[in-house]
Amino acid sequence: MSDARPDHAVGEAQPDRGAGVDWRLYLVTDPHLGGGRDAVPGIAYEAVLGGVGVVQVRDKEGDDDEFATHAVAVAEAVARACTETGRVVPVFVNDRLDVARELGLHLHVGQRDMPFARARAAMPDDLMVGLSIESDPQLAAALAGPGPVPDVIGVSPVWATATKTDTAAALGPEGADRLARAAHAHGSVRGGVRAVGIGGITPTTAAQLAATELDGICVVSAIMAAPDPRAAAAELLERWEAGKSLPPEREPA
Ligand SMILES: Cc1ncc(COP(=O)(O)OP(=O)(O)O)c(N)n1
Ligand SMILES: Cc1nc(C(=O)O)sc1CCOP(=O)(O)O
Ligand SMILES: [Mg+2]
Repeated sequence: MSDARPDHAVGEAQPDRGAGVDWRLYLVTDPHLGGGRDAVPGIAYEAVLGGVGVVQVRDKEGDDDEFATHAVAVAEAVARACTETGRVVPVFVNDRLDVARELGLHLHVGQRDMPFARARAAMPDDLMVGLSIESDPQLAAALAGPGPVPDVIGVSPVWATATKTDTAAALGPEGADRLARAAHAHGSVRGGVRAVGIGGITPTTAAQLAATELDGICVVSAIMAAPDPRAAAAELLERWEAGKSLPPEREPA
Protein backbone atom coordinates (compact mmCIF):
# COMPACT_ATOMS: atom_id res chain seq x y z
CA MET A 1 0.00 0.00 0.00
CA SER A 2 2.22 2.83 -1.24
CA ASP A 3 1.70 6.60 -1.15
CA ALA A 4 2.28 7.09 -4.89
CA ARG A 5 -0.17 9.53 -6.43
CA PRO A 6 -0.78 10.04 -10.15
CA ASP A 7 -0.12 13.46 -11.65
CA HIS A 8 -3.47 15.08 -12.36
CA ALA A 9 -2.16 18.23 -13.98
CA VAL A 10 -3.53 17.12 -17.35
CA GLY A 11 -7.24 17.14 -18.04
CA GLU A 12 -8.38 18.89 -14.87
CA ALA A 13 -12.08 19.64 -15.25
CA GLN A 14 -13.29 20.31 -11.72
CA PRO A 15 -12.04 22.72 -9.06
CA ASP A 16 -9.90 21.01 -6.45
CA ARG A 17 -12.06 22.15 -3.53
CA GLY A 18 -10.45 19.66 -1.15
CA ALA A 19 -6.95 21.07 -1.55
CA GLY A 20 -5.55 22.48 1.66
CA VAL A 21 -8.05 20.62 3.82
CA ASP A 22 -6.54 18.46 6.57
CA TRP A 23 -8.50 15.25 5.92
CA ARG A 24 -6.57 13.12 8.42
CA LEU A 25 -9.21 13.24 11.14
CA TYR A 26 -12.87 13.92 10.35
CA LEU A 27 -15.51 14.14 13.10
CA VAL A 28 -19.17 13.31 12.46
CA THR A 29 -21.26 14.56 15.35
CA ASP A 30 -24.03 12.69 17.16
CA PRO A 31 -26.30 14.33 19.73
CA HIS A 32 -27.04 11.15 21.68
CA LEU A 33 -23.47 9.93 22.09
CA GLY A 34 -22.45 13.44 23.03
CA GLY A 35 -24.91 13.73 25.91
CA GLY A 36 -27.57 15.81 24.16
CA ARG A 37 -27.70 18.35 21.36
CA ASP A 38 -26.53 21.21 23.57
CA ALA A 39 -23.28 19.42 24.34
CA VAL A 40 -22.29 18.98 20.69
CA PRO A 41 -20.81 22.45 19.97
CA GLY A 42 -18.50 22.17 22.99
CA ILE A 43 -17.37 18.71 21.91
CA ALA A 44 -16.70 19.92 18.36
CA TYR A 45 -14.70 22.85 19.76
CA GLU A 46 -12.57 20.55 21.92
CA ALA A 47 -12.14 18.08 19.08
CA VAL A 48 -10.78 20.76 16.75
CA LEU A 49 -8.34 21.85 19.46
CA GLY A 50 -7.28 18.20 19.62
CA GLY A 51 -6.59 18.09 15.89
CA VAL A 52 -9.84 17.34 14.04
CA GLY A 53 -9.57 18.85 10.54
CA VAL A 54 -13.13 18.39 9.24
CA VAL A 55 -16.50 18.37 11.03
CA GLN A 56 -19.87 17.06 9.82
CA VAL A 57 -23.05 17.96 11.68
CA ARG A 58 -25.25 14.86 11.78
CA ASP A 59 -28.57 14.83 13.61
CA LYS A 60 -31.39 12.68 12.33
CA GLU A 61 -34.03 14.22 14.55
CA GLY A 62 -35.86 17.51 14.42
CA ASP A 63 -37.02 19.57 11.48
CA ASP A 64 -34.79 21.66 9.26
CA ASP A 65 -35.19 24.78 11.45
CA GLU A 66 -34.06 22.92 14.57
CA PHE A 67 -31.22 21.33 12.65
CA ALA A 68 -30.14 24.70 11.25
CA THR A 69 -30.02 26.26 14.72
CA HIS A 70 -27.93 23.31 15.88
CA ALA A 71 -25.63 23.48 12.85
CA VAL A 72 -25.03 27.20 13.39
CA ALA A 73 -24.03 26.53 17.00
CA VAL A 74 -21.60 23.81 15.92
CA ALA A 75 -20.17 25.91 13.07
CA GLU A 76 -19.67 28.85 15.46
CA ALA A 77 -17.85 26.62 17.94
CA VAL A 78 -15.63 25.27 15.15
CA ALA A 79 -14.95 28.84 14.00
CA ARG A 80 -13.88 29.80 17.55
CA ALA A 81 -11.47 26.88 17.66
CA CYS A 82 -10.15 27.88 14.22
CA THR A 83 -9.53 31.43 15.41
CA GLU A 84 -7.58 30.08 18.38
CA THR A 85 -5.52 27.61 16.36
CA GLY A 86 -5.16 29.53 13.09
CA ARG A 87 -6.51 26.51 11.20
CA VAL A 88 -9.30 26.25 8.68
CA VAL A 89 -11.75 23.44 9.40
CA PRO A 90 -14.60 22.93 6.91
CA VAL A 91 -18.05 22.08 8.28
CA PHE A 92 -20.33 19.70 6.39
CA VAL A 93 -24.07 19.21 6.86
CA ASN A 94 -25.31 15.61 6.80
CA ASP A 95 -28.17 14.91 4.35
CA ARG A 96 -29.96 18.28 4.47
CA LEU A 97 -29.33 20.12 1.24
CA ASP A 98 -31.57 23.10 2.02
CA VAL A 99 -29.83 23.74 5.33
CA ALA A 100 -26.38 23.47 3.77
CA ARG A 101 -27.37 25.98 1.10
CA GLU A 102 -29.02 28.35 3.57
CA LEU A 103 -26.00 28.35 5.90
CA GLY A 104 -23.31 28.21 3.23
CA LEU A 105 -21.92 24.95 4.60
CA HIS A 106 -20.62 21.90 2.73
CA LEU A 107 -22.89 18.85 2.25
CA HIS A 108 -22.49 15.09 2.66
CA VAL A 109 -25.02 12.71 1.09
CA GLY A 110 -25.28 8.93 1.07
CA GLN A 111 -26.42 6.38 -1.47
CA ARG A 112 -29.95 6.39 -0.06
CA ASP A 113 -30.27 10.19 0.10
CA MET A 114 -30.89 12.39 -2.94
CA PRO A 115 -28.83 11.57 -6.06
CA PHE A 116 -25.35 13.08 -5.90
CA ALA A 117 -25.83 14.87 -9.25
CA ARG A 118 -28.91 16.64 -7.91
CA ALA A 119 -27.13 17.69 -4.74
CA ARG A 120 -24.09 18.93 -6.65
CA ALA A 121 -26.22 20.90 -9.11
CA ALA A 122 -28.10 22.61 -6.28
CA MET A 123 -25.03 23.53 -4.24
CA PRO A 124 -22.95 26.68 -4.84
CA ASP A 125 -19.82 25.96 -6.83
CA ASP A 126 -17.44 26.94 -4.02
CA LEU A 127 -18.89 24.41 -1.56
CA MET A 128 -17.86 20.75 -1.34
CA VAL A 129 -20.23 17.82 -1.71
CA GLY A 130 -19.21 14.47 -0.22
CA LEU A 131 -20.70 11.07 -1.06
CA SER A 132 -20.73 7.75 0.81
CA ILE A 133 -19.29 4.86 -1.19
CA GLU A 134 -19.93 1.28 -0.09
CA SER A 135 -18.68 -0.74 -3.06
CA ASP A 136 -16.61 -0.74 -6.26
CA PRO A 137 -19.68 -0.39 -8.53
CA GLN A 138 -20.89 2.63 -6.53
CA LEU A 139 -17.51 4.29 -6.93
CA ALA A 140 -17.38 3.48 -10.65
CA ALA A 141 -20.80 5.09 -11.05
CA ALA A 142 -19.78 8.17 -9.04
CA LEU A 143 -16.68 8.68 -11.18
CA ALA A 144 -18.19 7.76 -14.53
CA GLY A 145 -19.02 11.29 -15.56
CA PRO A 146 -19.51 13.28 -17.61
CA GLY A 147 -20.81 15.37 -14.68
CA PRO A 148 -19.00 16.51 -11.53
CA VAL A 149 -17.56 13.97 -9.11
CA PRO A 150 -17.64 14.10 -5.28
CA ASP A 151 -15.01 16.25 -3.58
CA VAL A 152 -14.59 13.53 -0.97
CA ILE A 153 -15.93 10.03 -0.52
CA GLY A 154 -16.77 8.41 2.80
CA VAL A 155 -15.60 4.81 2.34
CA SER A 156 -18.22 3.02 4.37
CA PRO A 157 -18.19 1.08 6.52
CA VAL A 158 -14.62 -0.05 7.08
CA TRP A 159 -15.79 -2.10 10.05
CA ALA A 160 -19.22 -2.79 11.51
CA THR A 161 -20.25 -0.29 14.16
CA ALA A 162 -22.92 0.02 16.82
CA THR A 163 -23.28 3.72 15.95
CA LYS A 164 -25.03 2.98 12.65
CA THR A 165 -26.42 -0.49 12.08
CA ASP A 166 -28.12 -0.04 8.67
CA THR A 167 -24.83 -0.05 6.79
CA ALA A 168 -23.54 -2.09 3.89
CA ALA A 169 -21.12 -4.98 4.50
CA ALA A 170 -17.82 -4.08 6.11
CA LEU A 171 -15.06 -3.40 3.55
CA GLY A 172 -12.08 -3.97 5.81
CA PRO A 173 -8.75 -2.19 5.32
CA GLU A 174 -8.10 -3.94 1.97
CA GLY A 175 -11.42 -2.85 0.51
CA ALA A 176 -10.97 0.67 1.85
CA ASP A 177 -7.51 0.85 0.30
CA ARG A 178 -8.79 -0.35 -3.08
CA LEU A 179 -11.54 2.28 -3.14
CA ALA A 180 -9.21 5.06 -1.98
CA ARG A 181 -6.72 4.19 -4.75
CA ALA A 182 -9.44 4.27 -7.39
CA ALA A 183 -10.70 7.64 -6.08
CA HIS A 184 -7.19 9.12 -6.12
CA ALA A 185 -6.56 7.87 -9.63
CA HIS A 186 -9.53 9.81 -10.97
CA GLY A 187 -8.19 12.40 -13.35
CA SER A 188 -10.75 15.21 -13.34
CA VAL A 189 -9.63 16.68 -10.00
CA ARG A 190 -6.01 17.73 -9.60
CA GLY A 191 -5.46 16.00 -6.24
CA GLY A 192 -7.80 13.11 -7.08
CA VAL A 193 -11.03 12.54 -5.18
CA ARG A 194 -10.25 12.50 -1.45
CA ALA A 195 -11.24 9.43 0.54
CA VAL A 196 -11.87 8.99 4.25
CA GLY A 197 -12.77 5.72 5.95
CA ILE A 198 -15.71 5.51 8.37
CA GLY A 199 -17.15 2.83 10.66
CA GLY A 200 -15.65 1.16 13.71
CA ILE A 201 -12.56 3.34 13.87
CA THR A 202 -10.96 3.61 17.30
CA PRO A 203 -7.44 4.42 18.47
CA THR A 204 -6.72 0.68 18.22
CA THR A 205 -7.98 0.23 14.66
CA ALA A 206 -6.80 3.62 13.33
CA ALA A 207 -3.21 2.48 12.90
CA GLN A 208 -4.35 -0.39 10.64
CA LEU A 209 -5.73 2.16 8.19
CA ALA A 210 -2.61 4.30 8.11
CA ALA A 211 -1.08 1.80 5.67
CA THR A 212 -3.94 2.33 3.21
CA GLU A 213 -4.22 5.11 0.69
CA LEU A 214 -7.08 6.74 2.62
CA ASP A 215 -6.59 10.46 3.25
CA GLY A 216 -7.94 10.09 6.73
CA ILE A 217 -10.23 8.50 9.26
CA CYS A 218 -13.74 9.58 10.11
CA VAL A 219 -15.19 8.86 13.55
CA VAL A 220 -18.33 9.38 15.58
CA SER A 221 -18.20 7.51 18.90
CA ALA A 222 -14.43 7.59 19.36
CA ILE A 223 -14.71 11.35 19.95
CA MET A 224 -18.39 12.03 20.74
CA ALA A 225 -18.54 9.46 23.55
CA ALA A 226 -15.05 10.13 24.90
CA PRO A 227 -14.71 11.64 28.39
CA ASP A 228 -12.13 14.08 26.98
CA PRO A 229 -12.84 14.76 23.28
CA ARG A 230 -9.71 16.88 22.86
CA ALA A 231 -7.48 14.10 24.15
CA ALA A 232 -9.41 11.52 22.12
CA ALA A 233 -8.84 13.49 18.91
CA ALA A 234 -5.16 13.93 19.71
CA GLU A 235 -4.77 10.21 20.37
CA LEU A 236 -6.50 9.22 17.12
CA LEU A 237 -4.26 11.56 15.15
CA GLU A 238 -1.20 10.27 16.95
CA ARG A 239 -2.11 6.65 16.13
CA TRP A 240 -2.76 7.57 12.49
CA GLU A 241 0.59 9.36 12.22
CA ALA A 242 2.42 6.58 14.06
CA GLY A 243 0.97 4.05 11.61
CA LYS A 244 2.16 6.21 8.69
CA SER A 245 5.73 6.15 9.92
CA LEU A 246 5.91 2.33 10.14
CA PRO A 247 7.88 0.66 7.33
CA PRO A 248 5.61 -0.75 4.60
CA GLU A 249 4.73 -4.44 4.89
CA ARG A 250 7.10 -6.60 2.86
CA GLU A 251 5.71 -8.49 -0.09
CA PRO A 252 6.29 -12.25 0.30
CA ALA A 253 9.39 -13.35 -1.66
C1 LIG B 1 -17.86 11.01 5.66
C2 LIG B 1 -19.09 10.21 5.73
N1 LIG B 1 -19.14 9.02 5.14
C3 LIG B 1 -20.26 8.28 5.19
C4 LIG B 1 -21.38 8.75 5.84
C5 LIG B 1 -22.65 7.96 5.87
O1 LIG B 1 -23.65 8.60 5.08
P1 LIG B 1 -25.06 7.90 4.83
O2 LIG B 1 -24.82 6.57 4.22
O3 LIG B 1 -25.91 8.83 4.08
O4 LIG B 1 -25.61 7.68 6.27
P2 LIG B 1 -26.04 8.79 7.33
O5 LIG B 1 -24.82 9.35 7.93
O6 LIG B 1 -26.83 9.84 6.61
O7 LIG B 1 -26.87 8.03 8.32
C6 LIG B 1 -21.29 10.00 6.44
N2 LIG B 1 -22.34 10.53 7.10
N3 LIG B 1 -20.17 10.72 6.38
C1 LIG C 1 -22.32 7.82 10.20
C2 LIG C 1 -21.83 6.50 9.75
N1 LIG C 1 -21.94 6.09 8.47
C3 LIG C 1 -21.46 4.86 8.31
C4 LIG C 1 -21.49 4.13 7.04
O1 LIG C 1 -21.00 3.00 6.99
O2 LIG C 1 -22.01 4.70 6.10
S1 LIG C 1 -20.88 4.16 9.71
C5 LIG C 1 -21.27 5.56 10.57
C6 LIG C 1 -21.05 5.69 12.02
C7 LIG C 1 -19.61 5.50 12.41
O3 LIG C 1 -19.57 5.59 13.78
P1 LIG C 1 -18.37 5.11 14.68
O4 LIG C 1 -17.23 5.99 14.35
O5 LIG C 1 -18.86 5.33 16.07
O6 LIG C 1 -18.11 3.68 14.36
MG1 LIG D 1 -27.18 10.27 4.63
